[in-house]
Amino acid sequence: MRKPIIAGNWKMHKSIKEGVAFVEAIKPDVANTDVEVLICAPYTLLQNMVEAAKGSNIKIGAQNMHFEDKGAFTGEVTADMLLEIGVTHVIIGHSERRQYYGETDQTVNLKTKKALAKGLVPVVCVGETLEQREAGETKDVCKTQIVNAFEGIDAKDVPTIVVAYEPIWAIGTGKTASSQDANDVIAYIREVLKDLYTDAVSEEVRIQYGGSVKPANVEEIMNESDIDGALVGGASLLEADFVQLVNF
Ligand SMILES: O=C[C@H](O)COP(=O)(O)O
Repeated sequence: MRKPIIAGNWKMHKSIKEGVAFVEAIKPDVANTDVEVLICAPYTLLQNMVEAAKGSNIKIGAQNMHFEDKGAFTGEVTADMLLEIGVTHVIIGHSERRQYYGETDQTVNLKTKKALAKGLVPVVCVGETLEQREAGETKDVCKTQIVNAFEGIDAKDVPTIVVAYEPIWAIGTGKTASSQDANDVIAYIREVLKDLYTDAVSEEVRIQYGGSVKPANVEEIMNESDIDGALVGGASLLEADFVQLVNF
């Protein structure tokens, strides 16, 4: 049985004060959920949010990391640096990183391997553009991204990885893939993982949907057979909405 995971991706939003207040405010309201609760915040907030979340079921994640252990990489952060402050998860290969910061399938693979080696849970993002969807390439694009992301990753480590399927055209646009469409692509991603590994391994991997998830549509999305959670941008910034998402 896969434990659902509802994750907020705050992107470039909130101050330390706001992040800590958010965690303090939602703590009691998410305490009894059966889902894993994760907030991926900007680097500057992480340490304070980890402190604020202590003793609760809220986990704190980063939105990126480098694949090297150290070096002349101005502006970058290592897995060890995240672990040192108590971060447990890291988003890897978000479409905004791929689009604006030169993230490639290869760097996604290197980062995923490094996160696993260090004991961080990678949340690996895949998804197609509108152009690719309209050209009927959604499954091919996702397959290529998954095959490349998992290249050289041992079967024993695969169930640790969380995959997030985010159709790029649905991010921040108010457009969501229909829950059936999203489930169809996610079931296909699971098939790809089955071909790469085994049925048993692929059945253990949690695959989230992301793209304009909000309280009004989360239940329908989560009721689909293969969708194991949501990676939420905009709606995760509001305490009341995030609490509703977690308690869908
Ligand atoms: O990582 C989260 C996604 O990019 C979705 O963002 P959104 O919920 O604002 O559409």
